[in-house]
Amino acid sequence: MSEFDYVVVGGGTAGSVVAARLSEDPAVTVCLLEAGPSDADQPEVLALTRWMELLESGFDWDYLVEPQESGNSYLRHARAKVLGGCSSHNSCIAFWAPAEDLDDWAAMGLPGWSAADVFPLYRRLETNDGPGAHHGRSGPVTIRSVPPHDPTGVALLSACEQAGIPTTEFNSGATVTHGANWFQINAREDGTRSSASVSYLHPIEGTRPNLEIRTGARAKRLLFDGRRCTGVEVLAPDLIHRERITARREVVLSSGAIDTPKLLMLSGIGPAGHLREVGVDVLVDSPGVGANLEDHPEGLVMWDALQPMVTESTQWWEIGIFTTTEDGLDRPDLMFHYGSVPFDLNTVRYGYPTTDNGFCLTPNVTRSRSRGTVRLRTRDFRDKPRVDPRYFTDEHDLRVMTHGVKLARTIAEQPALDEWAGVELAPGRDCRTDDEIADYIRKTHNTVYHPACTARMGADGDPDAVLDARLRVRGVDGLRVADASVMPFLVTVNPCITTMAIGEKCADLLKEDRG
Ligand SMILES: Cc1cc2nc3c(=O)[nH]c(=O)nc-3n(C[C@H](O)[C@H](O)[C@H](O)COP(=O)(O)OP(=O)(O)OC[C@H]3O[C@@H](n4cnc5c(N)ncnc54)[C@H](O)[C@@H]3O)c2cc1C
Repeated sequence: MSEFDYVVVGGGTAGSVVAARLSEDPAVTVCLLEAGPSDADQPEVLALTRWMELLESGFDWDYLVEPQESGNSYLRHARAKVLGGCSSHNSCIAFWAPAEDLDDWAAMGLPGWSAADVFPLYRRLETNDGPGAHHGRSGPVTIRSVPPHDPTGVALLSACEQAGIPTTEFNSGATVTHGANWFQINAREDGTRSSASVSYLHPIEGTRPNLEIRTGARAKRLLFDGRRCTGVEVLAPDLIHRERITARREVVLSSGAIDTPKLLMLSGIGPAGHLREVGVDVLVDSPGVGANLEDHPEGLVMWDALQPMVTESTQWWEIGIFTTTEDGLDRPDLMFHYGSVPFDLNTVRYGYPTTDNGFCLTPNVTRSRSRGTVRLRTRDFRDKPRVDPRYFTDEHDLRVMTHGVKLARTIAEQPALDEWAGVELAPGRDCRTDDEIADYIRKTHNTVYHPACTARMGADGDPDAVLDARLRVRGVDGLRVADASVMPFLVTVNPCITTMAIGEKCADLLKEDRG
């Protein structure tokens, strides 16, 4: 069959949720198209401890960024090409977004997206072992608190206390502006990631005649009859022929913050000038498509360890630290991840020493002000898009990150880490002044891999609003977007659980509009 009520393009974090929830109604037919393979028989995908092996692997679309005027031109954006999308690749750090972020979304003219609207979606999707009546106890996604087994991590939290950063509960419902703790992760007790596919698709696969999951199905473009989206053109498994998959009701685009704007632009929806430049006929002039690319840039401070580091871990990045770099903020503007492993992906090329036995603190700018773009390289769907995050083009981001490098050193200098922190390998103690630190950051920074906002929702009259508050693509009928690209601005914390909540919301909206 190639005709369905709904066609979901991208079986990733949000797309898996949309397809699973829509197909709960046996009267509705759904086709989920995923370019990558199934994750079901892939141990390196399912075992959360192995997530770093997937970087630049065959499961990664692996987008090298465009040359950066102020940032790292060698940075590669990992984007998973496998069922479950980036939730099948990521480190499964699980956060509810701060209420302040969501309330700001709603205040931007987006009814239905306040904390009061979205928190119930978090509750619905999770089975959380954390304390509190606000948590869900029966949802598909297992979220659990990392056990405090890593002695370096225990020492780090003591060092944070000594540096004035208290141990504070995460996901308590209250925003942590200044505090540290073991993360919560979406993973099962046996170490299997509780990705969108594991949580939503595996339990129902083969049990719903009304749901067809097609892996290895790469969408080339969307199909339109006038301004009505009628389906998707897909590359056949022989990589030569085309197939048309028809949607009687709606198409939902869930290909992620890089491939969703790419597919919109290939289909004629995007900034008219750019589309003409690459020879795509313009269906809708929508300047916000591929604009407003937002991310969490990440720096690195790495130490040689004085004792052997752990050899077992849930996912090697088990602790988070939040703080503010100026007074009066209601959300943290600086976050750190603690890694019990070396992470020299971006430092070796500049000659910084590395180690097999070390640990890291990676400061990231949680409310980055630099904005980038995703643009078509050519009108051929095979060509990787131009991803230009324009990192550190706003001075704010460099100031916050510089503060982060210094604070990481302050934490490592506390007595609690005396028995762990050896030589600082990167940037190294002779990198001292703000200018030297800034130069190091610009050259070697990474990303927390959180690109978003490239097809963002916005109020009527907002020229960059690709979508309305019901996730409908403005200017056409029968087409919605559900993935990280819809965010009006990137949430302050790790966004995967929020992206799943966007999938839940989209399914609700489609059900409501079906009547
Ligand atoms: C290495 C890494 C670590 C991360 N760690 C964390 C973390 O610990 N915690 C956290 O909260 N967030 C983390 N993130 C971010 C988070 O995982 C993502 O923000 C989120 O999963 C994005 O979901 P999405 O639905 O927008 O896109 P995706 O999950 O990427 O889904 C898009 C899907 O569409 C498919 N697709 C793309 N193009 C096509 C096409 N043409 N045809 C058909 N299918 C297509 C892709 O293959 C993919 O499966 C991490 C991300 C990465 C890459």
